[in-house]
Amino acid sequence: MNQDQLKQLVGRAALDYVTPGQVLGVGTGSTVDCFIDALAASGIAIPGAVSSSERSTQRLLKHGIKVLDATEVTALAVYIDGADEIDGKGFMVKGGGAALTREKIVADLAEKFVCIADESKLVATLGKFPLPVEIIPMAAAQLTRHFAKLGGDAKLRAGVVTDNGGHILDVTGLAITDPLAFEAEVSQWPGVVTVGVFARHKAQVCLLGGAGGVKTLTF
Ligand SMILES: O=C[C@H](O)[C@H](O)[C@H](O)COP(=O)(O)O
Repeated sequence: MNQDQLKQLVGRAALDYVTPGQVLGVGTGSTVDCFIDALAASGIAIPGAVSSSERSTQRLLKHGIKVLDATEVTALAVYIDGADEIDGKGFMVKGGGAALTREKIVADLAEKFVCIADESKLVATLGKFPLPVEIIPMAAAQLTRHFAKLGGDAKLRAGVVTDNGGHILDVTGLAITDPLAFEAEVSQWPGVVTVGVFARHKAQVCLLGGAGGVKTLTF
């Protein structure tokens, strides 16, 4: 199976976590696109979804699935999203599609984060994938210096403006051995809107697609 087929496989597998009649949190990315398509084809009736990006909102609406504003719900039972990297504890790097800020907001509303990914995303230590950080543009140079002190090389993602009007730094050269401490530290730097390490909002479940089918990892 190629990577696209694996994404479709885990997208379909995630339907097991959708409860009819319950509002669902929906992430962003090519794997989530497969999930949204599978959800629409399944006929499972949900009252609506809270979306983490304009991209997912458009896809949900195209399928006739109602999109609710995050301010309209007090809690979500489940949030389904992809990842750029996930480790053996359910800690993730996210934001390759620049949607990390809204993703963390929706994940914060949810009791359970279900990550859907192909097996290429499973890593021993986070940091090989360039770490996305949404920032306020005027802080770019200073934040680049802060990352350099940690051994990171931060580059502004050219031509990208997020759904929130922010910019993205992609940071290479990091080995994130303590994701909780790293997230707490970087989140405090002035000008950081959201760091793409999801440690406080880690996955509780990962549906990992590989040659042998879908493996369910629980953390
Ligand atoms: O901003 C994008 C998100 O964090 C995605 O969940 C992540 O980049 C994974 O996307 P994909 O399923 O396309 O690999």
